[in-house]
Amino acid sequence: MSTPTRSRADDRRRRPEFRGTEPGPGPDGPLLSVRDLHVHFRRGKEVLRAVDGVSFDLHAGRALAIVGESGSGKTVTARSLLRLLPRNARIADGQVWFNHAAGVRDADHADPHPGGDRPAGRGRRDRGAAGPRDLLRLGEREMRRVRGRDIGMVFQNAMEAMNPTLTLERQLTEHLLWHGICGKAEARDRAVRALGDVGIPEPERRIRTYPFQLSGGMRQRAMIAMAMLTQPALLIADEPTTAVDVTVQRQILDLLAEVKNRGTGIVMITHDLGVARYFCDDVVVMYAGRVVERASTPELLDSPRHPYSVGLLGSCVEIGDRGRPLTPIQGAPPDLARRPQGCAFHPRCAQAEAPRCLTDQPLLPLVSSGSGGTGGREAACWKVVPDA
Ligand SMILES: Nc1ncnc2c1ncn2[C@@H]1O[C@H](COP(=O)(O)OP(=O)(O)OP(=O)(O)O)[C@@H](O)[C@H]1O
Repeated sequence: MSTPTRSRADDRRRRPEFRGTEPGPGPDGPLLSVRDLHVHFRRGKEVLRAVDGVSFDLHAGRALAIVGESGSGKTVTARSLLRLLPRNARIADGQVWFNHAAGVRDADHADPHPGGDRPAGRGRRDRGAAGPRDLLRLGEREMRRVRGRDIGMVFQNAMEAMNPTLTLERQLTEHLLWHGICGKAEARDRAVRALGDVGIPEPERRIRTYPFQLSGGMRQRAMIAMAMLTQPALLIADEPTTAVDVTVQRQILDLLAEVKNRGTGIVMITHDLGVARYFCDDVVVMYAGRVVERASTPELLDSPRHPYSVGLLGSCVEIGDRGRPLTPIQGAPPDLARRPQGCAFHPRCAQAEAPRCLTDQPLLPLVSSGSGGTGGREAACWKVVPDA
């Protein structure tokens, strides 16, 4: 099928409107507001639009799941928030407002090191003083401070995130020292406490081990301990439980739930809808680099509105689904360098109707006022009729 050319002006006209809260300053605004994010990869002469106008909000103390088939742009979206992208990627447009004030809890305002064992200049007090900051426009030096200090990261495979040649003690204490959280004298004690907090037995002994000497589950815990050392306001977790067995998965989710209850906002990338149901408050469904539906978790998982969300739920197993037939979504996602005109899902959608679904990109209108933290329920489909 030939691909119609699109002008930049066309793109702008068709961009979905997002009805989230404005990223205003102060503790009541969202902790994170992603607006109209576009990320492109170069493939020879082609441009692959991996993320194509993504917007969402996250409030402190809530968890947002980003779900979708493989290649839908979940990881690229998450990594863009921290500007940790491959060299051939380019953030073409958008804003990522990080409102650290919204994530600062009372305890954070107290200096935890009154004895003075704390290097000047890089501690908590200099964080986020100016209200929301657009992370895409911070200088690289400032961004390095935000990464790992104000925003923690947990990945699918701890071996990727940890240095295999350094003991946990070296990695954890250096993390604290680099971010100026405390001085040398206190760093080891904090690191041991952090390992104990995530349920690693005998932390005094384990801290002397290398990552490869730990089991997969223990390594994931150690990575969470490292991410939480600085009490970040936001945690980005990319498939944190995919590489571990079901029992450890549950333990890790419970651990992350404690982190959330302490006020940290969590963006969780997952293709496991059971994980989203168990852990997350709100869900964003991505298809071909765009958000197609956004709602609170129970609304989305119990009564999806977008035909793609319906298909995704029908093709995944969740605990308790014994006996339910699985219905895979017909066809395959599009090549992101040759996105079909109209709704990108239309070639796979049984409800698609000419001409509109085939020619016009659907917006993301509010379909019901919903109970989610995302400002109501939205679905980008011409066939979804908004609630009266
Ligand atoms: N380094 C890269 N070079 C070119 N294209 C890339 C690169 N990394 C990702 N992409 C493309 O960007 C798109 C989105 O990828 P992404 O990894 O975000 O998908 P995902 O939804 O996280 O998938 P998965 O669940 O498999 O991790 C895919 O089409 C992928 O091919």
